[in-house]
Amino acid sequence: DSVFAHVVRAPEDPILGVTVAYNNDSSPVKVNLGVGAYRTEEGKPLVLNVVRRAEQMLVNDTSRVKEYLSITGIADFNKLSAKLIFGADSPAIKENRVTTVQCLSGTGSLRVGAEFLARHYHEHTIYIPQPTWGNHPKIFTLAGLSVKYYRYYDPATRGLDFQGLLDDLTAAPVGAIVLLHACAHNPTGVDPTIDQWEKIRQLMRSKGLLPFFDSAYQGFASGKLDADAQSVRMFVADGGECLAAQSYAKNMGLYGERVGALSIVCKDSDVASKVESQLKMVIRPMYSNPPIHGASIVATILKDRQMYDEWTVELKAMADRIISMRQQLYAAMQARGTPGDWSHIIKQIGMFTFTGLNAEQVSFMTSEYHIYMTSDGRISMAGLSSRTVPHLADAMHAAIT
Ligand SMILES: Cc1[nH+]cc(COP(=O)(O)O)c(CN[C@@H](CCC(=O)O)C(=O)O)c1O
Repeated sequence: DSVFAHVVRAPEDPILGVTVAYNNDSSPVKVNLGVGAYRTEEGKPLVLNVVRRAEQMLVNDTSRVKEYLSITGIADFNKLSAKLIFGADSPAIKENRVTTVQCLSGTGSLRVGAEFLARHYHEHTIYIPQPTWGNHPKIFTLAGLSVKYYRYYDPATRGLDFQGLLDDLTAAPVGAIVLLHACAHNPTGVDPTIDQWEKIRQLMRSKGLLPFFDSAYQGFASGKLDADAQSVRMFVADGGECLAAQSYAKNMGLYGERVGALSIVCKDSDVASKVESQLKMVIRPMYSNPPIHGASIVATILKDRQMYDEWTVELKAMADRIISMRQQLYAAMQARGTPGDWSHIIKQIGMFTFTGLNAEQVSFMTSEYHIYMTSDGRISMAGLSSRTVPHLADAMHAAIT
């Protein structure tokens, strides 16, 4: 019999598996609030107009070829990605202290960064928030880092456990790596205030903790690209070193193109160039070099002022629709008089509402109302429309009462 006969069936992914279950449900009232992917008011995926325009330009440019990219990807894309997150006037960019490599979306950027740290950074402990995106612990563990958690969410206030966060980072070993969601924390939708970020920065710098930013939602939290990068820019402004993983999956709607970038901000340009040479040694045996199409779209948009402006308008429209879903869901809960305080629905930011519903209530909503969401009670607001809000509110009301 097969040499793989011993292989046991793995469980579905807690997030991507929700879509599998949704697709298998034939109910006409089913709603998919699982995967953090934008949907229009009509419940359809969205390809931004500016993306279509960029693709048309690429197709029409017959001089373009399909040659291998370099290991680090499209140089234009890397420079423009660094500018997007660190700011056009970033001192680190001006002093040539940043190395940026094109990676396979946010996940790939995190993995390449983690593999690099496991090989070249002395401290292998990484502190990640409790809770965090479900894939984080697996990415870092498989890269050879040892994962610990820092307190982040306070179920009682449905807000930030700021003191717990400070206490846990204070107790961390000197030099430990700390994963920070740049904005729009997944799954809680709770972000530190600017003042709290400053206190986190001071504490981390005083202990030599190494910041590793995960920026998967720049522009989705506030609808403004610069505002959503403020946490990252505070750390870079102090002259210290950090890593930043970027994804264009959500803010440019390039989910399946797998477009992202890893940047490492170093003390000086000589170190940055040596770091880049070692990043190439991580990437080459992993996937050799990145895909050309998605990054070409991003570079086309970011380098053209008018297309960049058009992108910001479409991005704001997506962020605004999500905010309007928050307001409609909150109003629907109020209208039903559902017991409890539901104001976190409008206070939380980014794509997700961390409802506070438990796994049992979630499974009730799935079986009785065909609502598909992750078992931790997170719902992707982008999966809602004015048409489906009442159905979700009915399901939540029934689950609570
Ligand atoms: C915080 C965070 N970081 C990185 C990523 C990676 O995204 P990508 O650029 O596609 O590799 C995601 C996507 N997480 C949403 C999408 C589905 C997934 O889990 O993946 C989600 O949590 O639904 C994040 O939420």
